[in-house]
Amino acid sequence: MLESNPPLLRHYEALLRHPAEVPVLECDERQISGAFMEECGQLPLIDLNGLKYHDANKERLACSARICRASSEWGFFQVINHGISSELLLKMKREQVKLFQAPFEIKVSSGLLNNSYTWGTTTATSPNQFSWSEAFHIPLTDIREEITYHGEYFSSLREVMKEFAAAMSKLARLLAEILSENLGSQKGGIEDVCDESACFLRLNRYPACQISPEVFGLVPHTDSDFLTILCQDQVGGLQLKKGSKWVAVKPIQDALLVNIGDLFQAWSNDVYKSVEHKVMVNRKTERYSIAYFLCPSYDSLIASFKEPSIYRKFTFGEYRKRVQEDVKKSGYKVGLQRFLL
Ligand SMILES: O=C(O)CCC(=O)C(=O)O
Ligand SMILES: [Fe+2]
Repeated sequence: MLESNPPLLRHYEALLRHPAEVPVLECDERQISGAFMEECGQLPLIDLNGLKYHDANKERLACSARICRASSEWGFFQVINHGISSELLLKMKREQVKLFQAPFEIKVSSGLLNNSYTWGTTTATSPNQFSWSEAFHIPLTDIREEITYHGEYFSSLREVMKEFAAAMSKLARLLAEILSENLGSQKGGIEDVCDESACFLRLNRYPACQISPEVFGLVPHTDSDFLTILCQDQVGGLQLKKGSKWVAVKPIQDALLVNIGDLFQAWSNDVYKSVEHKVMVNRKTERYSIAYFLCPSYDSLIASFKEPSIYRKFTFGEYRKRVQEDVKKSGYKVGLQRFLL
């Protein structure tokens, strides 16, 4: 049978033998991951049932307040009763597994899903920038349109992914609306900024890794969007930064994980926090996750909702360009700090 795994070990070992001269981070993330790790006891788990009521309803207001508090104190929270059925989550997971089981050659070079496949980290110049994972990074517009599904074999993937993306979009917009209204924004304000054509889904797979915890599944980063919704399996491995500590997120069956991205942090003038997170890989078990990224159009202006503003105004296009330039130059994303006033 043809191998479906990307040649991650070969690539990682080559980086170990020939690390390029790169700027050294303040501390080695791999070392601190063990020393300051805590099991996650209190990451907020929010029941979204309250949101089915109307505007001034007490339960709705309490639920909205929980969402805003978690976004400010943690930058992360899990949600249940989010409106996405367990059947749909299961169907999507099955399609995702089937997709990643395709031979590596097909994934990497057949034009599958408009060449949206990536593996490892092409920009890594040193071992601690390398991610032990493979992913399909798919713009929502591509899902709807006729993209290459490699013949009939993946035709059911398209239908399921369409349904899944629509459900995630609806939830992401609802949460973004609540968060922006809490800052005093007009109803529908965020709707105008967020643009379906800039949003995307990222299907992640983290193969089992015998050299774990030598290597990250996904290197520490913040997300460059408004907010992200993550659907993960039961394997675990995601950790988030709380103060100076890394906290492990314990997966909950059928719950979704929400996190604030850089753009909401800038827009909210640091009221909501875009928090660093990373994925550790498992020695024996592969792990799957899907992230939905809520983004504005590239020419949208991101400005603080109040003065004095911590960050200068920027467009999303400008932000992305800056992040990409930094990563290319140094291997690291600098992010919002570049835009501090
Ligand atoms: O797979 C995960 O748990 C996290 C994925 C993630 O952080 C990302 O795709 O930006
Ligand atoms: Fe992320």
